[in-house]
Amino acid sequence: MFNRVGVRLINQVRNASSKTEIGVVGVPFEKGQRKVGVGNAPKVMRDAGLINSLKQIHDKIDVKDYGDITYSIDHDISNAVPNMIMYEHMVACAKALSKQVTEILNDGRICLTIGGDHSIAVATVDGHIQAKSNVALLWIDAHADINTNLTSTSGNLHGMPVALLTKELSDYWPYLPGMDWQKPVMSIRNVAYIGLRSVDSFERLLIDNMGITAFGMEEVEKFGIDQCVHMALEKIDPTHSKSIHVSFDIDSIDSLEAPSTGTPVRGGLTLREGIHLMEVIHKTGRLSAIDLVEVNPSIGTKHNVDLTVSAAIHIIAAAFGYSRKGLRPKVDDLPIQTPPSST
Ligand SMILES: NC(=[NH2+])NCCC[C@H](N)C(=O)O
Ligand SMILES: [Mn+2]
Ligand SMILES: [Mn+2]
Repeated sequence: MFNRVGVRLINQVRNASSKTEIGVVGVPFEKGQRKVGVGNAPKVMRDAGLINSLKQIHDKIDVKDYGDITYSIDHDISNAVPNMIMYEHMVACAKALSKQVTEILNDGRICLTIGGDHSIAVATVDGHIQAKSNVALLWIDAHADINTNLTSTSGNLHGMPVALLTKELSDYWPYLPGMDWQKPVMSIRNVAYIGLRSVDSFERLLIDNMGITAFGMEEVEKFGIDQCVHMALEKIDPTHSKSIHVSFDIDSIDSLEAPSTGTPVRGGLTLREGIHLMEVIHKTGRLSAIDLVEVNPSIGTKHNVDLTVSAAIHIIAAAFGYSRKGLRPKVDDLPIQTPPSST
């Protein structure tokens, strides 16, 4: 039923892509900021076909959905730390999420975390470090999220995760009850920002004084997204040996293309730039974890939500090898019969 050309074609298809195992976890958490809705993003993203879009990328993708994070809070620590709203919720959710991320990575899978607001990245990065120790972090965001409870003007925890994670900032915090499990062991040298355009005054001071790697929209404009991603990776992973974590805040994308988010800022990355960035990271072969956060399906019209969710799915698919060049057929899709594997 198949000729020599057919056999060659089948073998090409079989060898086209390498095995990729993905573990998905949903985090319906929205207490790191004050707007309702962002906690529904895992459901909305799954309903929009996220898991299937991943499976469609190529034959050798295996997706396991670990479901959503649940947690129960310790009321004793509410209001324990000044200017950290709903602190006890973040603490409890983060503890459960960190464990889940470690488990997914130890299962040999790339961890895809669907938020929730950006405070959940404290847990995903912590869980990643538990499993792989040598981690480089790309923070794709309009915001720097490096406030402490003393510098934040909002008290919103989604503006604080980078400060909670990094050892250079650990002295700036008071004692954080319930967070003893989380060790701020990541060096700020292993963190790079892309997409910044709404940075608070103390955040700017820190970025400048500590020499934190940051490619804001000015740099994206000046060098182009391709150069920015390569320069960022060179800075945080010069030996090309680290386990890469991408924490992707959907508000990094321009609010015209991703409007349904809690703190939108005009003048951001285009969807094309977001996709390209992820394509570059995919090609490193060292991507271990992605967070996709801050999609809020309660903000804007249905059209706004559809735009935002589909932008998020495009970005995620690019990270797992979806190519705009077009994908080769899967073995099952070939118009010729598959030969027995012995031939
Ligand atoms: N993950 C986000 N969208 N963060 C927005 C943070 C906004 C502001 N810098 C704050 O600390 O409140
Ligand atoms: Mn943001
Ligand atoms: Mn953010």
